[in-house]
Amino acid sequence: MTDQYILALDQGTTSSRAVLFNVNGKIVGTAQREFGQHYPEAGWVEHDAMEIWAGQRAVMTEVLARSKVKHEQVTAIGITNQRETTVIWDAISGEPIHNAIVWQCRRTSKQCQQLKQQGLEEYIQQTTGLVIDPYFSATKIAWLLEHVEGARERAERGELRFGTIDCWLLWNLTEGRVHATDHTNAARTMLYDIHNRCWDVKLLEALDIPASLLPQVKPSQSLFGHAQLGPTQVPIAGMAGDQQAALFGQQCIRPGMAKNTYGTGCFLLMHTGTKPVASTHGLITTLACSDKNETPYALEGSVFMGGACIQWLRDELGLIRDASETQAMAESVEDNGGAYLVPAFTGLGAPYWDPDARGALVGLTRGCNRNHIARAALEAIAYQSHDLLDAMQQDAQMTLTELKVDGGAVANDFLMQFQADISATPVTRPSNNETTAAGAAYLAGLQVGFWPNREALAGLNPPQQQFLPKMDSDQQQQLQQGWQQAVGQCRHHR
Ligand SMILES: Nc1ncnc2c1ncn2[C@@H]1O[C@H](COP(=O)(O)OP(=O)(O)O)[C@@H](O)[C@H]1O
Ligand SMILES: O=P(O)(O)OC[C@H](O)CO
Repeated sequence: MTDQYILALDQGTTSSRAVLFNVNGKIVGTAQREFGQHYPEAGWVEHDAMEIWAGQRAVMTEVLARSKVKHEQVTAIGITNQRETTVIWDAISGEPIHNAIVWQCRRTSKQCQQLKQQGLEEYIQQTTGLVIDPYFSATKIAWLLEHVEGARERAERGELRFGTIDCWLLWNLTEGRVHATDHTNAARTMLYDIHNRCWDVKLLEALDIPASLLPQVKPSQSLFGHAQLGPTQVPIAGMAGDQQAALFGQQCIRPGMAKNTYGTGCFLLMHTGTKPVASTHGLITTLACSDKNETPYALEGSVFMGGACIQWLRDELGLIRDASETQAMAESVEDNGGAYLVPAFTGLGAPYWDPDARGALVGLTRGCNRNHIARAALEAIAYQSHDLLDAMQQDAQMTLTELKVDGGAVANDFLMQFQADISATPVTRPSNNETTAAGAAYLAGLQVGFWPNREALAGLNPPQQQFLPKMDSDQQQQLQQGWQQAVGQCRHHR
């Protein structure tokens, strides 16, 4: 196995990447390409699905060439993807009927309102584990069928196919045009019954979506098809949405294990075992990576403005030139000086769900300077993550013994230490931050026997550093109170 590799295709919101892993779980090559973001109207976000496919194919070729790895040295491919983003295409020509509607797109708020008026809120939560929101694929599909000329008739004649990005890539990678997705991606459509593991007929009827559009749903770790790499047929043996792939890549495979990804936003997921946990604190219930024996559940919460707070300091306030400067700035002051930033720029998500809240910087005194503001921005990322962690621990009725972390902003030691302090939980940063790609690689590698079993994965990505809580509980409570007060000041503004 020493000269064999697993190729992970990581198709994210802003770029397509290809990452090669060896049997020791080490990365031997990466290639990355950004693609266009389209904003046809305020609050609308689209991607060109053809550009995504072309970019993904290009990075796949590039990583092999750069690493001098031959096609036949690729044992298997794993795919991981931005979730919920919706593509509909023609089953014969493979042409998308419209740009992909991206998970961030808010165009279907009205359709969501209608679903609520139809009294479907509770049913949707119980069946799909989700809250009604434009974030998920269902209303995006309905929008495309309603607004693209001829789409409804073509869908009813069985001529169209729907897929999230994993499914779209799989279709294009396989000669036989395999139309399939995995449990984790299906769970994000708001059409999938996560308990009985089937598409939900009542929801398809409520949204007028023909079942012929939908892909077959398989375990995340399974044989999906074969990709033609040069003369070689390579098995595509794992697929999962990126946040669940990161959960798996972080080896959170037992109940109570959790990871938080600190990117533009933050995504916190906790494995809750084979019994679903319904949230009473505004979190969602979703499926974690599955295999033929087990389909585990996870609780999930997301923070809209994570690393984006730091981009705001850079791009809107002009306070910094580079995100990495914030660490020294935050460390240069003794405390936050009473300042709290609540980055409710687009409202507040879980556990508050207040779309009308607006951002605020509160508690300023004459002594506050740019360092206090940078510190308040970093602390805000941790407070928001803590709110989710707190909700999760209450929902799951368990106390976390460790939070595993990944994503671009975990480079910031101040943020990591503050997270450990404010959440009174050890925070573990792995040596390899590419946990999403690793998750997809692990799924594919396990399926084809590249790694014999999950135990063999245990030492592949050891911790690089652990941040232990050091703050005393009085200070922790005082700071949390300050944050809660600041949040209260931001609610319900129009
Ligand atoms: N040293 C740092 N300190 C704080 N934030 C950082 C640092 N480095 C990167 N970031 C933030 O992390 C985000 C990028 O992380 P990444 O995982 O690449 O995000 P995404 O996958 O969402 O594009 C940016 O929002 C950036 O502001
Ligand atoms: O592509 P990312 O890393 O921004 O992740 C996006 C999420 O999957 C959306 O649910």
